[in-house]
Amino acid sequence: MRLHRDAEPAPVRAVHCGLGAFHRAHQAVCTAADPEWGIAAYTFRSTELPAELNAQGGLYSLLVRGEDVRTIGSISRAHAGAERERWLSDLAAPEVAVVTLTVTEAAYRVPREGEDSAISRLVDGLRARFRAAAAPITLVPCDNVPDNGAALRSVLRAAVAGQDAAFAAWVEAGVSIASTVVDRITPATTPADVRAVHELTGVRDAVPVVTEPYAEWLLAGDFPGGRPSWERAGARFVDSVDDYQRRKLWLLNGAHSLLAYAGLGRGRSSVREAMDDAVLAGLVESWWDTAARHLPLPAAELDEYRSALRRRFAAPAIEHRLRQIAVDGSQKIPVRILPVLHRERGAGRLPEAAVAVLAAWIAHLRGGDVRDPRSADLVPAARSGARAVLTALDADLASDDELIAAINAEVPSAVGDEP
Ligand SMILES: NC(=O)c1ccc[n+]([C@@H]2O[C@H](COP(=O)([O-])OP(=O)(O)OC[C@H]3O[C@@H](n4cnc5c(N)ncnc54)[C@H](O)[C@@H]3O)[C@@H](O)[C@H]2O)c1
Ligand SMILES: O=P(O)(O)OC[C@@H](O)[C@@H](O)[C@H](O)[C@H](O)CO
Repeated sequence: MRLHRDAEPAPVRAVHCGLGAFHRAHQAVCTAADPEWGIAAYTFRSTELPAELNAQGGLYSLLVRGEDVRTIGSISRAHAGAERERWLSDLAAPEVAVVTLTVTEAAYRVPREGEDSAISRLVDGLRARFRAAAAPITLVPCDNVPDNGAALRSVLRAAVAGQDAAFAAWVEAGVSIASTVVDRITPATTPADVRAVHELTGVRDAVPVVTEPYAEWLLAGDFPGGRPSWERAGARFVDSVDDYQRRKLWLLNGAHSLLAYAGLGRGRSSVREAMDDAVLAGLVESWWDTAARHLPLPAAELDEYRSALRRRFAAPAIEHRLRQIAVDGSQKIPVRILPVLHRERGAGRLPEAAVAVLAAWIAHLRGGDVRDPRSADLVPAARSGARAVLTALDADLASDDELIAAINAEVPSAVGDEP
């Protein structure tokens, strides 16, 4: 049996940029709680995923480990990034009021002249909207970027600077940008996941998604053109996401990056496997003690968050590959690890877990198979040592002799056979 729709999909009133596993486990699930809103979802690179999804009427199976398999129907149609005219007309459509994005941390930068990137496409789409109805719209970045709303505003502002002044003024005043904290561990789908969904449901879904029961979505911002009732599915609207963003990026994502680099160096391949390694689990606890000192949240709330993370990281049914998390370290380490390290050095401390993750990352950069937009400068820098790597990221830390010596002293022990 294949998935197919019996009724018309919801009218498209939201657009998504960066259709991947996470969007389908998170924002698309919340949108499904409001049947008035359908999504036109665009991938950037893959042409297969939209074709597979459209062959299923946009439907897909969401396997929530330990709970059940649901069919999610909020994606009314899916498109490859190459469908430029469609993208422009969707962005220009006055009934479209929301654009969500999951385009990875690396995408939040100003495009070079003539470059085709997530931001250049967004600018093209907004220009089409400006020329059409100029109806209000809200952009909702859902990437693991600190203050993702301000980050998107800043790259957008720089990308339209020097263009038609009326358009730039409309982007500033007529385009709202929300800030969000997003959380739901969603690894890339594997062939085993496809088989598991088939065995559980009898349905042949070529593109299911597997995720955990936990989900969090905090949003701050204005929606002048309206929005789906995401709160029906548990989203929370708050005045500011700042403290929660730091809590999530430092405790969850920081620990993930630690486990990824130190874990690969110790021959582990998934988060669960790495958490079974007492040395790595000890480093994670040490990292959490360190980062928690700089989070202005009640101790009981942080303890509860840490307990939940221990459970989530150790969940046997979620196979989160360390290699997937290790991608793009140059975009992740500066937001997950370095802000805490700065504060610790300011207090005169040298936190062992931060030193360990930086040493392990340097070993990883030396080890080959590095996927990172800055690999051309970081791989040679890693061969020179910690100072060269930190110089590329953070001049203050690069001039900290005690820190540099500590990291360099750790690097050899972090090198191992990565699986
Ligand atoms: N997977 C998770 O557990 C999770 C949880 C919270 C937040 N996120 C955020 O969502 C992002 C995507 O995660 P995913 O699991 O869906 O990944 P994915 O690989 O399944 O999908 C990523 C999507 O973004 C596009 N993309 C990748 N690099 C891009 C670039 N440089 N510019 C524009 N588009 C690009 C891809 O074409 C694809 O459509 C993450 O980078 C992270 O910021 C993921
Ligand atoms: O998705 P990335 O590449 O930004 O980071 C990898 C993981 O740390 C991340 O996906 C977490 O699982 C997620 O942020 C949990 O909500």
